Amino acid sequence: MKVKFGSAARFAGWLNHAAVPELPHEIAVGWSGGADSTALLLALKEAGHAVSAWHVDHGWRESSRQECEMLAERANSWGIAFYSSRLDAADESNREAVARRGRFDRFLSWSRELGISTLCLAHQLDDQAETVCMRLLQGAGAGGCRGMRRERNYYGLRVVRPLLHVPGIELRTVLREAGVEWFEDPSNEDLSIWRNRIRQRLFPQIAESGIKPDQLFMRWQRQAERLAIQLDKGADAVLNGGSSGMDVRRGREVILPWRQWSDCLPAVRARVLQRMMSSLLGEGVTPGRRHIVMVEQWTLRDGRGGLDLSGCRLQRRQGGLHLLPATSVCAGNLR
Ligand SMILES: Nc1ncnc2c1ncn2[C@@H]1O[C@H](COP(=O)(O)OP(=O)(O)OP(=O)(O)O)[C@@H](O)[C@H]1O
Repeated sequence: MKVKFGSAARFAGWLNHAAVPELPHEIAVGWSGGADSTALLLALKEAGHAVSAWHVDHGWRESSRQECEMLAERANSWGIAFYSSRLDAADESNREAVARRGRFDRFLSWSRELGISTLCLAHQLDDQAETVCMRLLQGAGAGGCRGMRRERNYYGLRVVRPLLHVPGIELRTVLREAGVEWFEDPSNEDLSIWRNRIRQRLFPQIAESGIKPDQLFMRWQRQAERLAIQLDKGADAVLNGGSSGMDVRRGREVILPWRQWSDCLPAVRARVLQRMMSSLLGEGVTPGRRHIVMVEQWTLRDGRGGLDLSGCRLQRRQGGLHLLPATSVCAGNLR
């Protein structure tokens, strides 16, 4: 299939946005075959990158093997290296999460085999607005309402989302103009999936009252981002307070002057707790909301008695707040 690159300027233009991080020459795209990742693949190709398309066939549809063969042909006709792998279909419960983990395992293996360190995913603005809306409804704070990050590190693999500022409709319009086809995933219509209900039910209802849902939630996202940056700065000031900052005795305990802890705003304190936990238990370990509330109440009681959280324990002694590992340390989110 030939691509009519009449709209090439718009393909590559998406990547010229100020928010898109610097990308290396050699790069991979997670290519589901859907509109968004097809548009991203072609945008990176058009911008002159040496692109590999990585496709994971989850075996969810009868036609998936055939679709995979078609994707291989398409990639070949565009001069794009194609790698695919089929995963065993997971059972229905928690299917999405299991599939995502399996997919990322494959991505990591390809990254190591091929020596490609950066992978791009095609989440776009509508996905981001839906994510922020879902996080708000789940009661997330500033951190959660920042939505998906442009960039993150997955066990050494740099994962970038260059299209977070582009509305999905624009991606599809440019693909149509360029004569490019894509596969429509029928599960996007499945209303038992919460995200689909948000997109197909809630957003149109919000729009009926004259409010554009994507603009609304992206405004929340920007506000949350600004707030999260301020809270991080506040936590930095508390934790790096010169000689009276956080004292990390790795694996044994983390200590902070009580005064510094009790004087800060509750929202900053939650950040401080998160950083202390990460220092003690490892990157990515974060307190759940339930624990944050418990810690706040304990602080208001002047830290009387110790406080057990999953995986660690808080104590107030000798003018300091001490965070110690509990006997059984559990990794991941402590909810
Ligand atoms: N089976 C897959 N193989 C490779 N990459 C994938 C696969 N599924 C999703 N991805 C990547 O993860 C991103 C987010 O996945 P998600 O399922 O939310 O996207 P999507 O709405 O299906 O996007 P697209 O229109 O590109 O299919 C995709 O845009 C794509 O970059």
